[in-house]
Amino acid sequence: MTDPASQPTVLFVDDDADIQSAARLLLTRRGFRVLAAHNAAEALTRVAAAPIDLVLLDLNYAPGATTGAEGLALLRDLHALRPALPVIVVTGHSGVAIAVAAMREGATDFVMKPWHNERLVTLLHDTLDRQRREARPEAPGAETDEPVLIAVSEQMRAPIALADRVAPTRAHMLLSGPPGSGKTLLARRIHARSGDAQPPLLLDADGLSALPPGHGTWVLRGIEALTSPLQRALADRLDGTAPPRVLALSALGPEELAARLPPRLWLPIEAVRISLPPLTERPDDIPALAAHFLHYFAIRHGLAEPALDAASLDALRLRPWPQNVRELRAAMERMVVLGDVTSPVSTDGERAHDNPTLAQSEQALIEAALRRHGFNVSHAARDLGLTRPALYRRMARYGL
Ligand SMILES: Nc1ncnc2c1ncn2[C@@H]1O[C@H](COP(=O)(O)OP(=O)(O)OP(=O)(O)O)[C@@H](O)[C@H]1O
Repeated sequence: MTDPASQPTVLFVDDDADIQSAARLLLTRRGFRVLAAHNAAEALTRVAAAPIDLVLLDLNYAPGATTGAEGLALLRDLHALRPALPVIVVTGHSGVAIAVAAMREGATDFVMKPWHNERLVTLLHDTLDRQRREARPEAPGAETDEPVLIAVSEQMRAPIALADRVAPTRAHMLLSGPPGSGKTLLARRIHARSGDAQPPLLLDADGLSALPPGHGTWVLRGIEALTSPLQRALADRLDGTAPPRVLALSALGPEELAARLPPRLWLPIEAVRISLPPLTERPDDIPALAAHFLHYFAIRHGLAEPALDAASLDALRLRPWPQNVRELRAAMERMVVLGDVTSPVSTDGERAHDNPTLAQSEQALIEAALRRHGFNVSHAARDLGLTRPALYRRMARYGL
């Protein structure tokens, strides 16, 4: 039997369930651990969450897509996240031109569909062997520098594409959007793609009493809260030699912000404006973000990953999310930790379980533990740190 620790892990990215299972069948039989992703967001989540040795990426994974553009964009994102990760692209009808474009973008190799089983397995082994021989230690933090940013909707993809385009320059940027919409995360991504090896300085304008020295990248949160003397000092710095690169973040709209800052500061900072919409204006992102956070927190807390059914997803889409992605993230963590019974999802779109009582939390934990252990009371009791009689008493109290 193959030792699971030595099994290479392959992530197969394809939206076609039949091709997924054909690949899984072949590769698991040949000693690989196979993980599946059906879209770009899922692929990035998996690469961020678990050690993966190689990605097999179908360039036409988006339903109906034939240009391969989606797949090429994902290839770039995967490499930004894990520069040394080998990616073998799979092409079908889109053919050789797309495969060549992918190789130019840094793909390790390509295979054509329908693939020849033996040749595919040999290619995977050869690629992994070469990877092992050539493996150079990555720069410290290289794998974690770029945060995972999940964006499926056009409303998010357009601003991110603009941010990516300007990232390698030294241009200042204004990132606006409501609280928790992802401004800080996007600033980190911009910095990770800037080529600047120094970590960015994270500054909260609120409470800042002096400008720091240096001319690296400053992520300046809540720029509207800068005192007047600091606004002037920053304008001077931006006018001087070797200025810092400022990524200014604000929850205010551009007009409101323009009214609060002197033109000497406002004009250089708003050269590139990027605006992130509230979560309610991009409901298509909600299922992808929810899946991402459930997967992430399940791994982080060592708990089972709850599944979201269609009704729960509909309810998530209808919630008002005043704190945007930050609130969705917290809701999904609660769902993983407390079990889906206390899911914040309620059909009326209210925040029914935002503050569960202690009894509700205890009941939820007990239910989750029982479910996790297939309703084996002894195992659930051990998991909960309770004696069997103590667990039975509680089950009776909660009518379980
Ligand atoms: N598109 C996304 N994909 C994955 N995680 C996200 C995304 N957007 C936001 N998050 C997560 O949501 C949380 C809030 O995001 P972030 O701190 O970037 O928001 P912000 O707009 O800077 O908020 P604030 O203005 O309140 O400081 C963070 O944990 C971040 O990692």
